[in-house]
Amino acid sequence: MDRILISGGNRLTGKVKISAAKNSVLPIIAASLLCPFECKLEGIPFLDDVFVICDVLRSIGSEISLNKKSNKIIIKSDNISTIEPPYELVRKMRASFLVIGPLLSRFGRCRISLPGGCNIGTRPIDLHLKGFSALGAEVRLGHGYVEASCKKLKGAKIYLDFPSVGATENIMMAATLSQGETIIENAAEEPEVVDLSNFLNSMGANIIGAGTDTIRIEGVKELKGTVHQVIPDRIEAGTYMVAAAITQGNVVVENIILEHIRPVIAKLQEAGITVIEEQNRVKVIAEDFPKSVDIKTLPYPGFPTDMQAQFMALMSIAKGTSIITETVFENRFMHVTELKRMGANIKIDGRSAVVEGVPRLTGAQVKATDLRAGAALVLAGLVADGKTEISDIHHLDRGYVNIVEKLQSLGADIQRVES
Ligand SMILES: CC(=O)N[C@H]1[C@@H](OP(=O)(O)OP(=O)(O)OC[C@H]2O[C@@H](n3ccc(=O)[nH]c3=O)[C@H](O)[C@@H]2O)O[C@H](CO)[C@@H](O)[C@@H]1O
Ligand SMILES: C=C(OP(=O)(O)O)C(=O)O
Repeated sequence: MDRILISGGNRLTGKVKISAAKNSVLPIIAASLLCPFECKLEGIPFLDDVFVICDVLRSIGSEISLNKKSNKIIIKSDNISTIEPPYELVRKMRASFLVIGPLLSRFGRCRISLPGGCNIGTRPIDLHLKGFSALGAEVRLGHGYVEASCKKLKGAKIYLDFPSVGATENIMMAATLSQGETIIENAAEEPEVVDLSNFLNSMGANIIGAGTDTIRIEGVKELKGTVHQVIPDRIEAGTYMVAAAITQGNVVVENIILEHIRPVIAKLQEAGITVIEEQNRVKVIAEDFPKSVDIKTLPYPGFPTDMQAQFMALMSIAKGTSIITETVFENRFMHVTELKRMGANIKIDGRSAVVEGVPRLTGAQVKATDLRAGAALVLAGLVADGKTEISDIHHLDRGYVNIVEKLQSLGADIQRVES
């Protein structure tokens, strides 16, 4: 298992270019199953999760070519041989469950293993299934599988009890080839939902309202192939912004959509960090320790849960006490124990963590328990005294393109060692 070694203390300076969004590219690759024609995706981040979703599609008959030099993927699904992706692949990644909407919509059937929970929460899929049932599908659960089938999906009004990103995306994809109009109320408003809607519309779907809490989908008979450029990853961007802040650095974060990172910019500014906005980049300059700020994670446009762990690393060296409240996932504080091993002073009180800033963190052997927990430990390691060794870094490979090389280019003393 590979590890990351960091010698903390270097001030980060320079420029870093953000890759395309993992959480956009995964549903978009799944959505390409909605038509038998070629879909070309540009600016693809070649991450482990992307390889997994490609393997899921290949396992049911899609042809996929990846061009790592030009960051492009071409997908053609004209020869789907089964509507049952294998358990061994699906269980590797929760986002695999996003193929059910497109397969149900195009072929009238899909059988897929239940995704199960993960380190950050139980993550049920009841809202996805309620949506499919409302569209007229018969949904059966048994032996660890979900099987959904229908003659033809019919448009319906669907109210989501919580604005789930995955449920909004799965239902939106299922509704594109249905009969009549579907309205999703209390829909997720995340930028990745908008990117998916843009992709589907460029295939010939008729979707309006993505990015608001009400999405209307008028079903169409068929979809065509398309070319699409995936949006930049706002969470990767936020992570490098915190890297600049935590090391009292001066970093230009390039290839971003400012609108998508407003909550992160606002909280950094509140913490006393200078953030200079330019057209598609931000300059983050920190000359002192941050001030403590309180954080509450919320669905977009609130503060993203996927940035909570990284902000906790920043707050662990802040001046004062910060209260970080996680409202989206019920178990997303696994990084606390590891940050405490590095000298952070954090207490968990229900859904909140009380973080009392300390003047310095100390390098230690720690373990990445999930993707963003891993990112938080890298950030803590960048500022800690001495050496930090992070194990279980396969989590980081799910979501950060070349994180070690990008941080090295900013002056960090970081390396990946194979063992
Ligand atoms: C691949 C991807 O895009 N992942 C993102 C997506 O995950 P994902 O789509 O899984 O997250 P959801 O928005 O669905 O989950 C949010 C909350 O809703 C609950 N819920 C969800 C569905 C359901 O049927 N029932 C239910 O109760 C979940 O348990 C969780 O507590 O959005 C999350 C919230 O912004 C992010 O942290 C993830 O990075
Ligand atoms: C939780 C995340 O991803 P996933 O939903 O794929 O587990 C994440 O990107 O932080």
